[in-house]
Amino acid sequence: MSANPKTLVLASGSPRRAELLLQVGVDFDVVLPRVEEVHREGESPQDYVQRLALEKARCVQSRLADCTSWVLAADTIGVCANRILEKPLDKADYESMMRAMSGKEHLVLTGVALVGPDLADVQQEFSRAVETVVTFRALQDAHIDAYWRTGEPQDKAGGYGIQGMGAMLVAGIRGSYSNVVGLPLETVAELFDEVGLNYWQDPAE
Ligand SMILES: Cc1cn([C@H]2C[C@H](O)[C@@H](COP(=O)(O)OP(=O)(O)OP(=O)(O)O)O2)c(=O)[nH]c1=O
Repeated sequence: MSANPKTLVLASGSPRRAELLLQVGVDFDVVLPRVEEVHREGESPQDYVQRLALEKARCVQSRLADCTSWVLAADTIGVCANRILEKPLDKADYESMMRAMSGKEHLVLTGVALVGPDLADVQQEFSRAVETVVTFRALQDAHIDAYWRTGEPQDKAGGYGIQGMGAMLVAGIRGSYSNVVGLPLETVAELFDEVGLNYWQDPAE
């Protein structure tokens, strides 16, 4: 099976996830998931991102007319000193996340899910949680303020984008870079292999 528009759907409104898939030459259609993103009490961060990724993929799969498609979805959060960092609610929330991460390590966790059409006897749901350790430089208040004004932090988990100006906040990372941006390509390749999706396109096609 080839990952052409008929067989892969990206259940995500994140332009970063689409760009990462395009980078590796995978064709896909986009359908936006409608899922409430609420952390449950006692749920581990790993379980949380995996559950959300699965819910996003299932939500889109259930709305597809084409029953041969696989649906890929993801969810990304930061975790710093046991605190879950999502998209900042406002500037004060952003500043408090930046102060918590300044000069320290935090985790970026992405849950990835690949959900196939409902077929009896065949496992059609695959998911993983992938962790990257990111270390931030010691941040000055003036830099925290200036970065907010770029408009980049507002729609990103943890309030920064490592692929943009947010790179200037980072001292180093251990693990997958694409995981921080929102879609761990190493794991996506593994999942595609598991379900037999061919991501090598014939240039003539
Ligand atoms: C940490 C980090 C996050 N992000 C982004 C990736 C995700 O788009 C976003 C986390 O929010 P998500 O809720 O995972 O995704 P989303 O709402 O943007 O899109 P969808 O649910 O439709 O798939 O943060 C970056 O772009 N760069 C970074 O360095």
